[in-house]
Amino acid sequence: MIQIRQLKFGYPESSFRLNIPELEIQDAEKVAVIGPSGCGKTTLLNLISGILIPDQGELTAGDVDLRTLNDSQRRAYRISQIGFVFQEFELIDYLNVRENILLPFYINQTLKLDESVQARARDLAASMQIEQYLNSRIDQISQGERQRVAICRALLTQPQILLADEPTGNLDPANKRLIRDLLLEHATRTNAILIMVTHDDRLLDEFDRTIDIERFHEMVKTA
Ligand SMILES: Nc1ncnc2c1ncn2[C@@H]1O[C@H](COP(=O)(O)OP(=O)(O)OP(=O)(O)O)[C@@H](O)[C@H]1O
Repeated sequence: MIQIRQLKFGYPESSFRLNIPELEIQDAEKVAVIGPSGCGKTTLLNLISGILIPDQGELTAGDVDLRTLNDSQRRAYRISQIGFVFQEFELIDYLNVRENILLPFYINQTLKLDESVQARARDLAASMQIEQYLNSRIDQISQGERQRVAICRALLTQPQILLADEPTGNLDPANKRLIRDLLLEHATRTNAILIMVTHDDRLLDEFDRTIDIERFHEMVKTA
């Protein structure tokens, strides 16, 4: 479960403030996050993933109290617990599909790339119907297929918390639903929490709950 209480966060040199009195997300819950541009959706995901640190308040994920972690513990938490799918895919063009999926294991020395990980990458690619592209370059596959590569990468470490920041933003309607459904299916199968940001009301129906972040957002007048 993710628990947030009395959380306050602001960026230096910005009047934006996020102020969340209470928010709980249950284990295996599937949540859509909505709200107008600039209200703090990405900021919330970055707080939950430990990329940003709250100024005040409580933030726990399972039995991890994010306030108490030092930098290397926070990094270990991110690697072991979090899968992050970005809107812009964040794939590396000069690597092939397989290498992009395996990227977390290339850049984190704490992760050991062995045959079981290779097999998991192949299984994920098969479940996302991109197995035939494992040796293809990123610029040889479509937008929807690229997003599926990014999802495989996020799932490779078997995260208990899957965060997806407008993962369907650049896709056509059929691919939007496909990507949403693939995320939901994988989160269900692995009992993971899924938190997906979306601007598209037509994608909300399959989630357990929708959270509108606008109610937590304020702009503070500065002198
Ligand atoms: N690194 C930063 N430094 C200062 N201000 C920032 C930074 N990142 C975001 N902001 C500001 O914080 C506010 C919230 O940004 P955030 O990206 O969380 O919004 P969002 O709801 O995800 O927006 P969008 O739907 O456009 O992606 C915005 O006003 C933004 O300009």
